[in-house]
Amino acid sequence: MPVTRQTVVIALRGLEVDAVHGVFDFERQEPQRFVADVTLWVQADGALADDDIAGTVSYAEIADEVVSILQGQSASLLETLADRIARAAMSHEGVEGVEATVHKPDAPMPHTFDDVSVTVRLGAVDLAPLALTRADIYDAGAGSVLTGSTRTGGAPEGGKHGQEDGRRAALPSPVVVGPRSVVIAIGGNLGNVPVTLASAVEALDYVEGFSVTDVSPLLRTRPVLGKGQQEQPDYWNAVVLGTFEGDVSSLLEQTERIEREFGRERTEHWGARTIDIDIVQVAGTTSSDPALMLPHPRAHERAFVLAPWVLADPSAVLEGVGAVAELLEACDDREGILDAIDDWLEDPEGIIEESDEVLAASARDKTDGPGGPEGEQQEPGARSGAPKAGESLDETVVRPLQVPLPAQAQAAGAPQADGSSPDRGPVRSPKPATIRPMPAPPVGEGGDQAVWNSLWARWASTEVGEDIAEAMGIERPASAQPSSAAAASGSATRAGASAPGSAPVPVVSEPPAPEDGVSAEPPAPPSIPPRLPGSITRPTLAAKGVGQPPAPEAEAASGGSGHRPQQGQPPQQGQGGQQNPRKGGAKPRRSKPQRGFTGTPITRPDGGKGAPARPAWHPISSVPANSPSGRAPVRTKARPPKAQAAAVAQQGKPSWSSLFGDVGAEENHPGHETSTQLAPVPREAGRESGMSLPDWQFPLAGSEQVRVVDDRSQGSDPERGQLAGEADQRRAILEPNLPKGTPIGPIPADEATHTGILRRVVVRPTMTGAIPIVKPGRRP
Ligand SMILES: Nc1ncnc2c1ncn2[C@@H]1O[C@H](COP(=O)(O)OP(=O)(O)OP(=O)(O)O)[C@@H](O)[C@H]1O
Ligand SMILES: Nc1nc2c(c(=O)[nH]1)N=C(CO)CN2
Repeated sequence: MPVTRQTVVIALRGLEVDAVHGVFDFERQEPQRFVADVTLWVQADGALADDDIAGTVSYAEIADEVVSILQGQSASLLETLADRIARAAMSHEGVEGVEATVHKPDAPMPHTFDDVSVTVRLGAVDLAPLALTRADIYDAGAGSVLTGSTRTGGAPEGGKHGQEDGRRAALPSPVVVGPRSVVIAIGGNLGNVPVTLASAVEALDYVEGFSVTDVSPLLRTRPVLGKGQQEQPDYWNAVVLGTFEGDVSSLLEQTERIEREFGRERTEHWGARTIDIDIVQVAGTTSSDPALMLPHPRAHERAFVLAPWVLADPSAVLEGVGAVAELLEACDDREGILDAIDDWLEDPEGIIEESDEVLAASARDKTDGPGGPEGEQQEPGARSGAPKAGESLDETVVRPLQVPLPAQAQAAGAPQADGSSPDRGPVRSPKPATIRPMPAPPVGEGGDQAVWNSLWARWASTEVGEDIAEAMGIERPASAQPSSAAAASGSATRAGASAPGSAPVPVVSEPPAPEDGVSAEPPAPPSIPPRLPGSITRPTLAAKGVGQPPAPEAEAASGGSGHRPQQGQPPQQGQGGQQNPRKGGAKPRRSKPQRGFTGTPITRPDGGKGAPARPAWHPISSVPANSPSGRAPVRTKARPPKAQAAAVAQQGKPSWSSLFGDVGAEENHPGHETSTQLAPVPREAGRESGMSLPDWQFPLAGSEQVRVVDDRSQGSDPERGQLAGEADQRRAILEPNLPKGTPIGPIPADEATHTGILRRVVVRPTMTGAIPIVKPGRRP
């Protein structure tokens, strides 16, 4: 289990000395009471095992020094005293951060007061003791050891959520930057994390100054825990790439606000969380401010950050450190990658369940198979099923994912396209020996290797993979070349990528010097209570097979049979020709072949180029109006041929219409293809459902279209889940049927979120995304 850092927090409190400091002459004559509190953050990696004072800092020595400073040269200011103490403490070996507070409880003031104190912080103070309760400090837990005493601190700022800000460092200094690339890592392991993260991506795109440009696949990862830390559920991790312009500290404020909105609580260092958002890198910008360290100080050693990052950007470079692909190879937690989902943003709801099933099926396959693939034996003590919460890397028996590899299927004996069973086991490694810089599968057997194999195969069979290969200077296996079965599609975003070592730092402009004090006014945090991710649902049409045309790729992959699995109707064995755990063991969440790692080759009907096989993130502004999820990958979805479209229509493809107007008769008639080119309509026209909608002051003079999703159609709430069939569900979306008493009219500012979510009604822009209310400061 990787323990990357061990920090000792030493807290010395209430050290009292009578001394002569102050601005008044009489204070220099008459001693008065001064009380010092000192907290030290001491790096003690590996040193504690010896039970030797040499491995840490003696608080007795610190106490002596504090006393002699306070009894020494007179100072006018408490600041000077605190600074002297902090500097003295910092000079001890291993001390990385100090917080020194000097109290003057009897200060000469003609008022009744309890105390006056001044605090100076130096170095890496990554906890904020002033704001900590005793429990906070002790709970800082794994990797941290607290000695000495402490006192109960004041209320943490932003105290609405109890301790959630308790560990928050001081506010970062303002650092205003011009437009530049930003990498943000997101993850979590409590609740339905894929749903939370999908909403968080959306919320991030609404952050002032920040625009999402791409989102990585979602990886299921084993928790990286500190020593002695209690078990936790698996994490889900992804990386968001974007551009940012403005005050970086306000970006942090906003990411922390989003964390709070999605129920993040900070009670334990590296504790389980609904969501964690780390700013990994702001191109061309470094910061040693403990409140905002840039690049993120631990990103370089975390596969759960680097792996999704390299998948989103194969030529990524962690500035000042190195190529992400290379760093990834050295990560201890690399073998903790359990599963990966490519187009997760489209339908995050069922991902956990499906992943559980996939992993369980994989484990079963391994156990049931004739000695396992290639005679592989079950590991002693191997367990089947989804990973247990908190399994540590070294304890966990690897669960192979027998994911057929499209490009290497034949060579490796994976199931054949005709549905026949493989006579050999799963592909060991699709990588030829010449592939070095590619994040190589871990040596040995196991699920992680299979995951990496499938990742590689997934990418290698696409033009994106070509770009990866090119970017990494690797020779691709002949079997991985895009073929008719794995047709290529181009990715503008990846074109021109260079080798990792020489990849240009994506600085958009020269890093301006930080301008202290120059900060954009941060948008006020929303005053609505945080909502748990569970309450933020969206209709999962895709999950119900609604509106998902049998993409031509699927047709091709399934031999053109035209059969499309529906929810609750497992695909027939051999369909698609592959024994894929995702297909055989797990309920198919959807039939789209671009779902990651299904082993289905990515094809485009025209075999043409120009669209990446992997759905890329598209800002809402580019989402077609008829996208069920509101964020269909515009470039990746080929329109179904006409014949299929008709079949699709019969299955009840939803047709989106603007509730603000008649956007074209065909829009409102199921059975007709919807157009993505909706005409702008006046707001008052065509409210077919006859109901009023919340007035968000959409500037409908433009081409904005809005659809309203009533998410009561989801979930177990008695009010919800009433809608039996697809048509009903479709109607629920078109006619939100707002419950009696739903406030109608302008949304009070304090009820508006910045994520476009109001109570249970989700309003999504489908054409331009320029809904001013969700973007503070951007109202036209
Ligand atoms: N680059 C950064 N991104 C996000 N937070 C940062 C960064 N640098 C410093 N911080 C500070 O770290 C503090 C603690 O963050 P948090 O509680 O999310 O840590 P964590 O996620 O549990 O641990 P880790 O930082 O190891 O991922 C935040 O309050 C923030 O001020
Ligand atoms: N797998 C995984 N492990 C973790 C993660 C994480 O995001 N993923 N985050 C942590 C603290 O930030 C601690 N451990």
